[in-house]
Amino acid sequence: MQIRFTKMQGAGNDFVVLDETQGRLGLTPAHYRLLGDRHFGVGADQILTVRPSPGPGIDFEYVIHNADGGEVEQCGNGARCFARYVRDCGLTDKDTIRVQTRSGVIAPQLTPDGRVTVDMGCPVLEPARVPFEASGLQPQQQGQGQHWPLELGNGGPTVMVSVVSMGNPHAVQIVADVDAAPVATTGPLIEHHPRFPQRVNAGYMQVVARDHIRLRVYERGAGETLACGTGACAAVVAGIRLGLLDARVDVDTHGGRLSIAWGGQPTDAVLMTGPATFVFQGQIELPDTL
Ligand SMILES: N[C@@H](CCC[C@H](N)C(=O)O)C(=O)O
Repeated sequence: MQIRFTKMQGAGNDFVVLDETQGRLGLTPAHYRLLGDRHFGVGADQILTVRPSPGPGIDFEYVIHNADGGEVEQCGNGARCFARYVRDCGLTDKDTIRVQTRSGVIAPQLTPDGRVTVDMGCPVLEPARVPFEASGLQPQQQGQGQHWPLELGNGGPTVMVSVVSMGNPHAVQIVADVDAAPVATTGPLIEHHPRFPQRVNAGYMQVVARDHIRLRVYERGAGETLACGTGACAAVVAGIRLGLLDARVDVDTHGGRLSIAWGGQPTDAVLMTGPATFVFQGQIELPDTL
């Protein structure tokens, strides 16, 4: 089958965007893996699918697959690209849209400077709901926040992580120098750690100032990406809870800057602002069954 796609990126986190507003393409996890493959497919960290409104008060459904083919609950950089896509392709004329994801409704808004601000909803802080299996562990309390000791096994180090869900699970650790952080070696161990039953995205945050962090994320199902929007939200939430950050923080990633704002209460929504850019469009021949 021939399918049309659009390639987009947000702070270097790159996406294949598919339009299913006129009908389902009938893709399997293996198709999504092939689309995400940088050698045999188009290449992307995630594949985003636009579907029609699933119900009243909602403009679209937003479906997210990681490059490994697995469907996930949330993708922040993707949400900005999704909003730019539906607006610039003429699927809506609204500046603020309401989008159903697997983990709830989010509200991206196109801003006059060309960036997109997304109301990402409230963070989930209870370990069991991240989900993180904390039984038998003693957390280190700092401010309102907690660092949990995570043994990486096989003689590996024990790292201290804060756990936060932004609809998808994150484990954030503080490092002195993000460029020197052992992301490639410890990232996969944290992603697959048995205390995270749904696996986890592993964030490495360097606090530069109370309004500025540097961040790398080893993403569940995709490996290290140039930026992770939900990872930036989770890191800022963790940093504010630990008393290290103010309510507005610039997050520098290897792919660009994101700005995150959070009021500090569990009932406050996290706002994320950043770029969303078209790269190219094309079509690809996929095997009918895969
Ligand atoms: N790149 C994303 C997150 C995509 C999903 C993540 N890998 C997961 O499995 O939860 C973002 O910008 O938030």
